[in-house]
Amino acid sequence: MSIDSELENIVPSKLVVEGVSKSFKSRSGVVQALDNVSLEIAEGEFVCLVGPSGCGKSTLLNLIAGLDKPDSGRVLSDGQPVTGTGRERMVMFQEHALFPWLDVMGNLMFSLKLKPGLTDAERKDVARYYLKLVGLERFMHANIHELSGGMKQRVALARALAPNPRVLLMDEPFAALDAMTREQLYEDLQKIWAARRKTIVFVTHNVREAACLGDRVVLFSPHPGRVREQFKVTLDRPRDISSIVLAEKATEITRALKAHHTSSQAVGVKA
Ligand SMILES: Nc1ncnc2c1ncn2[C@@H]1O[C@H](COP(=O)(O)OP(=O)(O)OP(=O)(O)O)[C@@H](O)[C@H]1O
Repeated sequence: MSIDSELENIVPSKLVVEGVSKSFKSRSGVVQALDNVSLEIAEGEFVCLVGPSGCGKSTLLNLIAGLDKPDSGRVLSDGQPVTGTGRERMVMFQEHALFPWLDVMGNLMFSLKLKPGLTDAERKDVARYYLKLVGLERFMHANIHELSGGMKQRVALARALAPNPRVLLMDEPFAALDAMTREQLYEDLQKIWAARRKTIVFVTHNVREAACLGDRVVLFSPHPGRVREQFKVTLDRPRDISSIVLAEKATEITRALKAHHTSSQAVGVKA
């Protein structure tokens, strides 16, 4: 391959985080949530952000979502600086944040308001498609309070997917669910990701969850929040959270996490 064609072959990253720093003022002083963090995420990549509490994972997700602005550095989406929220980057949180006064269908229809140019009938078809994708077509007229925690998160997932964003930002979406429900959702999310080919940034404390879902696991360390190490996960998909190979990968990442934790504590003692 000639150098010219090799250069033309470069696919620009979907998301670029460039030297981003972010601090917060609190009663106990200034917290450096992120310190000069850089990260590139390819189109269609599934990236998991892992690290101990307070290392800035959610802060970074919020900056990518456009819910907050960095103090310095910038976030680019398709080469354009992120200056606010947009329907091409949808967020899903640990708490479902569904509207309790609307039924399941109503919640999806609300999110489809972000998609102009569709008739009401077309919106209903799109909503039905996504409810089917998350296995809840039968519950389209159910009230939110009638649903289990897992079902609510499925509706939240369908609602985030409905405007057909190219990027899905997920902040510990399954953390509050029981283990069985979570495992089913790992399977389902992998299927949905394969079918809809989104770029996904997924925040979690759970290393095994990260190894199960991610193409790449990015390890953060706290105070200040920095990227410490990155792991490619090349295991075949769909992945089974209980498999031995997955446990081995998770152990490798956990070892690195503990090593960084111990060394940062040691630094703290010296200082
Ligand atoms: N709005 C805010 N005001 C003050 N401090 C904040 C704010 N948001 C985050 N922080 C602080 O910034 C640091 C990073 O927080 P962040 O929530 O991003 O971490 P995290 O890695 O997502 O933590 P967790 O895993 O516990 O959710 C923490 O020390 C937190 O207390």
